[in-house]
Amino acid sequence: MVTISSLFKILSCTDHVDYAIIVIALSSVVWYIWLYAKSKRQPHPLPPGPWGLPIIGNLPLLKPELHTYFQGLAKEHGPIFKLWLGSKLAIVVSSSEVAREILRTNDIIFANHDVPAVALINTYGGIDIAWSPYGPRWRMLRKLCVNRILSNVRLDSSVGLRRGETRGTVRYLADQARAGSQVNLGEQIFVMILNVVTQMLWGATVEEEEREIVGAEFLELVQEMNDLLMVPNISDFFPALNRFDLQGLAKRMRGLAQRLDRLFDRVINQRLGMDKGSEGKGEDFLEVLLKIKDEEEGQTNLNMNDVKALLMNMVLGGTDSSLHVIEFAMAELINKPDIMKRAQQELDEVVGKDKIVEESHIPKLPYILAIMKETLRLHMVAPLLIPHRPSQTTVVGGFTIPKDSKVFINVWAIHRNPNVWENPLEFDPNRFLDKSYDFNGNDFNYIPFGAGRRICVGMAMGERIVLYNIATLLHSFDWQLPRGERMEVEEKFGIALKLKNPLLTTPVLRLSDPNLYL
Ligand code: HEM
Repeated sequence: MVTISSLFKILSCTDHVDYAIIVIALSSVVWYIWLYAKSKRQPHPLPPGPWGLPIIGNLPLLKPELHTYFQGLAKEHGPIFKLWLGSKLAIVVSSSEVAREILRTNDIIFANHDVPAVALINTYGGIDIAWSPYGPRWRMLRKLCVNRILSNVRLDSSVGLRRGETRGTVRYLADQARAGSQVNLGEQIFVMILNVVTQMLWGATVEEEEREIVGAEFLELVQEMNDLLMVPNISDFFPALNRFDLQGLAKRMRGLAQRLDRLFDRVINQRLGMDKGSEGKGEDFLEVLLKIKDEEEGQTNLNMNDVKALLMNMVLGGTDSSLHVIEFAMAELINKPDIMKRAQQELDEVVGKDKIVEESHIPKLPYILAIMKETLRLHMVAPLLIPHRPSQTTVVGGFTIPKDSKVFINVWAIHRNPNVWENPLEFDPNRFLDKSYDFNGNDFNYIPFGAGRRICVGMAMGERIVLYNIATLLHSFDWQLPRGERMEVEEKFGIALKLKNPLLTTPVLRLSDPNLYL
């Protein structure tokens, strides 16, 4: 919880803090009265919400698990309510109807993301897709990604890069199975997905021996950056104080960003120094991006920082999201052996126990797809999406949403609405066999990849990675907990929603031929 004392401790690093606090307190009281009077004059008031304190607003009461905290507040204040996070107004939306008004009816107005202060530092000033403001440049970057990098044709051509990494993990797990050893499945999935994603990014560039070193360094940097992004930052609550960097977060992020930049340079220089192509390994994303940069400099105006910022999006977007979906799915299935059996039955019928799963099998596996959809319903990866930011003051649900407020859409709560989902807390893939929900953001009761202009750009890649890896893990092994044990599938809020407890389990080989594990 963000405590009042910790906030004042931060403020007290300056001299004359007592006077400053009195001045700020008085001005904020005047400001509140002014806001209140102004909102009364407007035909559409601000949304309701809990009372906050002067200056810090509702900050002291925030709980770390924001999605459940917001769900609780929605029961009291309705499907659209407000909170003051310091001087920043936050609007929280918890119904599919209001989400629709924002992401469909007023899509263009809400098409900006609200950028945290430190996120600008590790993305070369926010020039990537996720943080670029809506406009021609953002459109160009999205088009480039959708048509040239994450298109189905491109994803088809990198099947080999993905397959090799997944097979490597199967080999390791098979060794553990033969030894009867327990594994931390979450850790294995993490390494597997990170390798799969970095393979696609620069797998045909970085030599085998160096890949492990680059991977380890990369992993450390990405984790530290994610941790830093989760620290409540006074610069976000009081943008006017941003330049003082009172908690030193910007400084720490700059250090990490410089290290990451050097790592990118190392990989890019290796690619530029290669006189031949990728020698049959398939084109990696880096190669494609550098080609686009050189061939179409006039049209796209991409420079080297743009290339690095896009790589950054792919790594952060590609790893964290996919790996948590796979981990939650496996945790749910290990707790529900009947569902696991049914999935394995489908795999045995379509693939057979004498072959290994290929990506080409995926369209013939509707039950595995239903497992992915149900996992994304119950354990939404980005429970509040990436907060949006309206470019002009707008009326939504009868309330005024001021320009530049921070809009959280609590999709996690929408996905558990008992008026739409029968037994919403139950993990039941069957509900997706009966109803044809897709990922495209057309039905606002189910929007795991978001909706509207800012819908996830990596949806096709995420779908492939998740389905192929869940199918492989279920087809190659039986998974169980020690007799009589059950694990609670609990969530931990973060950049992405994570499984709270480690998933410790012992794999058991299930294919007919030991050579299928080589
Ligand atoms: C199962 C996997 C994934 C899930 C559940 C997921 C989910 C999401 C969600 C909910 C958003 C926010 C939408 C919004 O703010 O309205 C998003 C945005 C984004 N995702 Fe994903 N994602 C996944 C995989 C990926 C992959 C594989 C990549 C990249 C290769 C990626 C890159 C991005 C980017 C760049 C954005 C920002 C888009 C923009 O601002 O225009 N994601 N994703």
